[in-house]
Amino acid sequence: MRRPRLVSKVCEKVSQVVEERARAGEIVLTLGGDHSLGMATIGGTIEAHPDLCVLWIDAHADINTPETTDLGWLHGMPVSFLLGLSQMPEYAWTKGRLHPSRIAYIGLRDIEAGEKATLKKHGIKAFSMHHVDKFGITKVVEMALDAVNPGRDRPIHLSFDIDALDPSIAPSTGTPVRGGLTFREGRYICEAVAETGRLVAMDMVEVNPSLTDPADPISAQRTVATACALIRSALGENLL
Ligand SMILES: NC(=[NH2+])NCCC[C@H](N)C(=O)O
Ligand SMILES: [Mn+2]
Repeated sequence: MRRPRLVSKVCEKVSQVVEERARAGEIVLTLGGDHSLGMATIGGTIEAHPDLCVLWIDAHADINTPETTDLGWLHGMPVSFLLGLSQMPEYAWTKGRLHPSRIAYIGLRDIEAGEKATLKKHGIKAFSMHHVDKFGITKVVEMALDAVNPGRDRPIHLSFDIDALDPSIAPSTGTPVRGGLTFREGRYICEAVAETGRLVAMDMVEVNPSLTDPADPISAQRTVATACALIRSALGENLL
């Protein structure tokens, strides 16, 4: 495991602040930073909104446990902590409150064998890029919401990893994977969530402007501009 104590300390603090702001009735926006933050933000939001559901938009499932991880990076594990599948003394503060039926993924295309088994075992709704190609983004978002929020009455936490998008649109990120969502598909997800009127929290993570491609000097700017557009859409900006 890489830097487990530091990540735990940061996440525990972030979690407390998110919980406080969510309890005050605010929409909580967290900018990251790596996706280990998801255990903090969702862990905090669910304390304030126990009937919370989560849309996790990502190229990766981030559901490794300390036992299944190859490289030990904690940004590949937050969902396992949220579901209570990972336990470590440093992470005793994570309460594992999220039920597997309350999270759905969109955008997956780089999943390890152990993660696949975990998704299957817990019956977690996951829409890969194959599903986006097959059904179109409109249908995929509808199916994801039908799974976790059938009455559209539950508060929604949108955890958006910028690497869900194709690296041509969002190159400045640590673990890019080709074959991702288009800009419009990413934005459509955010618009559809805004339309429900149930957004209570959003994460925009894995935006790393220090990863600039020397052959593409505005790659960082492009990534940041994309992230900002997604956030504006989720918060209700309309095209018309
Ligand atoms: N949030 C992310 N970018 N996660 C990437 C995870 C990559 C890989 N599956 C791992 O566990 O290390
Ligand atoms: Mn992620």
